[in-house]
Amino acid sequence: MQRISLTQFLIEQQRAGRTTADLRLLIEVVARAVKAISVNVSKGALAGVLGEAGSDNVQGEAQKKLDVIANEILIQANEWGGHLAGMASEEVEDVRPIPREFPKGGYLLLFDPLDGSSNIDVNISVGTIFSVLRCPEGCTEPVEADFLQPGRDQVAAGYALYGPSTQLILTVGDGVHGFTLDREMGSFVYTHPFMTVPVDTQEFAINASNARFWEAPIQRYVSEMQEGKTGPRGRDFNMRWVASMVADVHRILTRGGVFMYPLDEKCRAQGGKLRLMYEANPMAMIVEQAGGAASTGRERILDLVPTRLHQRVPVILGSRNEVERAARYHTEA
Ligand SMILES: O=P(O)(O)OC[C@H]1O[C@](O)(COP(=O)(O)O)[C@@H](O)[C@@H]1O
Ligand SMILES: [Mg+2]
Ligand SMILES: [Mg+2]
Repeated sequence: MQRISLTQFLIEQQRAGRTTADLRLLIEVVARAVKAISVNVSKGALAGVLGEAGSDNVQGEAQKKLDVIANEILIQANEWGGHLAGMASEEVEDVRPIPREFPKGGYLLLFDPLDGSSNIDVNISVGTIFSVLRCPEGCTEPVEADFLQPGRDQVAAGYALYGPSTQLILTVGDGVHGFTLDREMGSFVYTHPFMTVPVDTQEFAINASNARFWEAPIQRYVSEMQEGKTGPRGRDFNMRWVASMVADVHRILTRGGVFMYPLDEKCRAQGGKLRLMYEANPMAMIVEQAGGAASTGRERILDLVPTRLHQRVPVILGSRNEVERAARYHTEA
């Protein structure tokens, strides 16, 4: 069987006019950084990377050592590459323009360096999520406003899943493609062409410990699924919750499902739990490109016009018919 590498895949995309040379090289740099993060994640206690870093991030959350390590790896790998004007990270308060001494490019890179931090110390899958935007005209020293573009303007989005195998999932706006890291060869191999999310599903993902804080439409939607065969849906549903968005979304890309972190009374004041620019937008682009849907319950995620870099939003994404049903319950309420 002929093995196609990520590099070959990206060259093909460039030849077909779906990426620029700069975007191709940018993605290759991200993939190299992801390999380095994967090495650190997989060494775990042997490399002393588990546990707390002893600091808080901009979100006021305690940082794990791996949050800090993954953030540093992504920043260092990308800042001298010449393809970017600036970066923004979930772990860093302000945007980070490319330093003067390095060449600059026309893209902006945003990332959640380590997603699912609460799973690091218990050896459960974690990930990295990234999003690429064009730097607006004339933006050489980007400021926050340059990053505040709706998700529909992303030119690429992807995530890495550090699970039993390390996978890189990518879209440049022409479907969703999956690559598996061959650890011996050190390269990503094209293993999952055109991943799709089935329109219907029998599986949902939500942190049910928040049930008492949910709004009425989500209470209705989830309890109808829990009622199973004898309820209004007339069939049984299964439930899964990894608490690493990357792992939960990857399951949905693989076999369908609906993932929800809705607005609730606990997170209402901050607008939601998940971050728009680093989590919701890239995952929404991937899921839509795979034939699924992504909504806040009230509107399409990719149409939201961001107001803040670290903005949080409610997220309902996955199999299209289920996301539409959950959104309809919001409208009816
Ligand atoms: O612990 P909870 O409330 O179930 O939240 C889990 C969610 O929080 C997140 O861990 C947030 O990601 P970070 O680890 O990047 O902060 C998501 O990956 C996940 O879906
Ligand atoms: Mg995250
Ligand atoms: Mg994170």
